[in-house]
Amino acid sequence: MERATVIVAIDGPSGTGKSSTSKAVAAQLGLSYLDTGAQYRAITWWMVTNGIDIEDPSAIAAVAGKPEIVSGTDPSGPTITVDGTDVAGPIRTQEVTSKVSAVSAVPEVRARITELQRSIASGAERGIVVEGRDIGTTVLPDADLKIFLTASPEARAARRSGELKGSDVQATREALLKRDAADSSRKTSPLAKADDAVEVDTSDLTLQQVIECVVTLVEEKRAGK
Ligand SMILES: Nc1ncnc2c1ncn2[C@@H]1O[C@H](COP(=O)(O)OP(=O)(O)OP(=O)(O)O)[C@@H](O)[C@H]1O
Ligand SMILES: Nc1ccn([C@@H]2O[C@H](COP(=O)(O)O)[C@@H](O)[C@H]2O)c(=O)n1
Repeated sequence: MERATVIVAIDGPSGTGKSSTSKAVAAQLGLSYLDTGAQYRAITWWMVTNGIDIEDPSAIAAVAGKPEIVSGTDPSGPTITVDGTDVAGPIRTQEVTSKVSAVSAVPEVRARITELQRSIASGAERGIVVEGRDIGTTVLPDADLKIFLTASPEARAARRSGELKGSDVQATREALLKRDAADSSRKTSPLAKADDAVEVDTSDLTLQQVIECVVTLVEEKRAGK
């Protein structure tokens, strides 16, 4: 018998296709979708906007509870607001991207955002696809299905450079690897593959192939296979 709700955790380094895959899988299967990177970017945007010293973890920790972050989970139009302001654009700036790893490493920030993520996941009536870095290991360790997406640095840099028109592929590659290193080496809840996650190397797969692979894995899980 098919299960009523399904919780899917998709983790992996930057540019492996987590957001594109998760959104499409959720839309196809009628599930909610949560971009947890957007939440860390949103709190980073708030810190920058309010003049908090990003180099000072205790200053970040002291105000981690202040901003109210709200995530809309419709995969056809995910939203993110901070204290009622739409920050979907501002959280994608180079400044936020370069600072987000420092902010997301602060334990008080992670505790706050993890609580929010769990509450959103538990309220998703038909189930949810949650993507990030520590979803399978920490946020939702009992997820029905855990996927860990990987891809070579070259494939990831080429994808990102395609998005950021005119950007240098080598510089993009270095920036991706720097962020991965920071996210993998932090003490609290680092980027890691859960022991029971299915690893999918997307380097030589089209986005459509990755989506089909994940949809099949979810359907098998739902069917109790
Ligand atoms: N299998 C694929 N083949 C080719 N391009 C892809 C593939 N998967 C994703 N892409 C493209 O790569 C870019 C990065 O994908 P996406 O934003 O989904 O990655 P991500 O893992 O969520 O990255 P980040 O963690 O940095 O947010 C997008 O332009 C997307 O369209
Ligand atoms: N579960 C997560 C998700 C993200 N982060 C941090 O946010 C940064 C931005 O993530 P994107 O997916 O939007 O690129 C990422 O580099 C991490 O620092 C996290 O810590 N945990």
